Amino acid sequence: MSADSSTSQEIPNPAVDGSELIRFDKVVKRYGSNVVLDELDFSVASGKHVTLIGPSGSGKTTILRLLMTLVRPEQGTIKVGGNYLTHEEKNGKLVPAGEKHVREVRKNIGMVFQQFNLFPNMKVLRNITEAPVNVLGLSKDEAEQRARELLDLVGLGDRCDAYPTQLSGGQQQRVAIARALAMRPQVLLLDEVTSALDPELVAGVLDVLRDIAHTTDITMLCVTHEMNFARDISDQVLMFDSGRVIESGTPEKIFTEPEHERTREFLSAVL
Ligand SMILES: Nc1ncnc2c1ncn2[C@@H]1O[C@H](COP(=O)(O)OP(=O)(O)OP(=O)(O)O)[C@@H](O)[C@H]1O
Repeated sequence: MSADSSTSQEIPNPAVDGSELIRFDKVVKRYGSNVVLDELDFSVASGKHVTLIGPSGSGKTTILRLLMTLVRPEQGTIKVGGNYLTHEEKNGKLVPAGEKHVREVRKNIGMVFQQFNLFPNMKVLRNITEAPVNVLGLSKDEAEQRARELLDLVGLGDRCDAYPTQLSGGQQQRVAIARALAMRPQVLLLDEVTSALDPELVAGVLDVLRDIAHTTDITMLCVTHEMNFARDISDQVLMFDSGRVIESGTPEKIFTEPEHERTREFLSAVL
């Protein structure tokens, strides 16, 4: 660990104990000798929309991948909804979490990826109903009703019977958003969800997400290079650099009065 690892803990973070949905405690993630996250502490309060910004390679996506348990940390703990994701308690001791425990905690988390990741051989409706039926045990009728409501929400109520390849990238990403929401997760993770889209399709996807952010109480943790979108939807923006939160605050504060030199440099390069 670097000698000044305590600095990340001094960053004020509005998430308060009791209402926090996500908590990282001293999380270390390394790839070989590359220390991507260095004793990272951060939390996200229930119902808030938090955006991670920062230079390429600073570890933003790694945080989302840890939450999806696509990768595991070398040290530290992660909690979601008060339950350990990384560990489970057995006989009063914390031990590394087993698959069954991880699956249970992860039900609370939905993710939308850069590359949509829809099932190409399934029609749109089935893409959305598959997990609610198989994982949550919903009946086919219940799952289809939920899927149709969500397709209406993302403006694709008339495309239930299309295959993903018959849709534009923007439409596919809106299906992916509906699919994530169909699991009724407590938190929605958004990983640069517009970066694979043609420019003219970006606005439609961001409008849907703005709508969801403003009309639902879902917690959102978002990695984006779309600074206007971050400004619009975020309650809190976290500026990342080298796996640390170096500055956090409201979008107004971060975008108009950044305190940290690295934040100013980053924003002047991207705005
Ligand atoms: N599977 C992997 N194997 C090895 N190194 C990896 C792997 N995934 C990520 N990394 C490294 O971890 C670091 C952080 O990557 P991450 O994708 O989290 O950054 P990021 O801030 O999201 O960047 P970007 O904005 O470019 O997406 C980078 O140095 C990256 O090369």
